[in-house]
Amino acid sequence: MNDGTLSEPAPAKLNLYLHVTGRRADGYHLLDSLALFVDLGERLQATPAAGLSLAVEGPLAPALSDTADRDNLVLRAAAELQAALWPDRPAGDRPGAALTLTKTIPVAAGLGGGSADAAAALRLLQRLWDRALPADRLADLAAGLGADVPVCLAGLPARMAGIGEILEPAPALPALQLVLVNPGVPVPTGAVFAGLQGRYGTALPLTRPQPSPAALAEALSQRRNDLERPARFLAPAVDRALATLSAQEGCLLARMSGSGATCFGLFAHPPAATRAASAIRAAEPGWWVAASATAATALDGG
Ligand SMILES: C[C@@](CO)(OP(=O)(O)O)[C@H](O)COP(=O)(O)OP(=O)(O)OC[C@H]1O[C@@H](n2ccc(N)nc2=O)[C@H](O)[C@@H]1O
Ligand SMILES: Nc1ncnc2c1ncn2[C@@H]1O[C@H](COP(=O)(O)OP(=O)(O)O)[C@@H](O)[C@H]1O
Repeated sequence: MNDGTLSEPAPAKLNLYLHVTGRRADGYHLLDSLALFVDLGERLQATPAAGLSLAVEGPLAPALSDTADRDNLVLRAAAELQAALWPDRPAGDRPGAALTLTKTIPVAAGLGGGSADAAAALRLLQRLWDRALPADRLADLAAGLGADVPVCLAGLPARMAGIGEILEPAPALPALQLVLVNPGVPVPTGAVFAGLQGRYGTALPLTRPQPSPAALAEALSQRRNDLERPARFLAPAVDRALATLSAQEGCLLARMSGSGATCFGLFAHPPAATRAASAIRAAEPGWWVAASATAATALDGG
């Protein structure tokens, strides 16, 4: 493209486990969670323009039809970045961008779609405007946009602590074959957290490294997603998604991601994941089903 258009991926996030370890005075919950990114996600494009605008397209764009453009995390991230980069210029004098978001992952689904989009906007617009915000200010801006935005900005497997603003190196991870299933029920994050009733435990670090999918599944089986119980109460379809994944041949572990309702199955081999995805698609034509893979990672995400 020679009109100056740049493009940035916004990969979906999965929480391999999620422990709620406490609560802050402002009501936000403290987490210990292992987050990683899958090879599925959305794409954001930006072209230099006067002012900021957003077009949303793609198969899941209708899911955002009730979200006003100004409330879209892409435009919120863009406006905050623009103001932070040029604090002394009136809004109309700041460089702008025409943004296009291709929405392909379910909304309010535990996959951090909006957060991934906001993080992609921060990365993309710094490139488009050829101007970077100092790392500490960028981190604060990201955390202010949403609890999942810092990890999405890092874009690497990480252990999330605090409410997500504290990122620690992830254990070494083998390549993972996953099947993601969303039973088509949006689950609002705030309602799921509100549904927690004092099931707090102390988190222990994962045994590391985890050399194989089976060893990782074994280690993860000692862990859980504390938000599964309130999410299953709000959306019983989560139960069915978990049972359906567990029943597939070769499924090592089935678990919910984030605040749901998306669940993932961990498989040892790509053919087993592909077969499971096809079988679930055929049995549940109304569900969003995707097979996905992640690359092996070393300690410290390197
Ligand atoms: C649960 C997680 C795990 O990765 O994933 P998702 O389900 O969103 O994918 C995240 O912590 C979600 O982060 P994010 O989606 O950015 O949450 P926000 O929009 O900031 O929060 C929505 C509401 O959920 C509650 N909330 C959120 C995060 C948190 N650690 N404790 C909370 O109690 C608060 O009531 C907040 O107002
Ligand atoms: N670009 C966006 N993509 C998805 N949701 C967005 C976006 N911008 C704002 N939102 C709002 O954020 C809420 C949470 O969306 P999402 O990030 O998909 O949830 P989750 O983190 O549970 O996967 C939605 O209800 C939606 O109204």
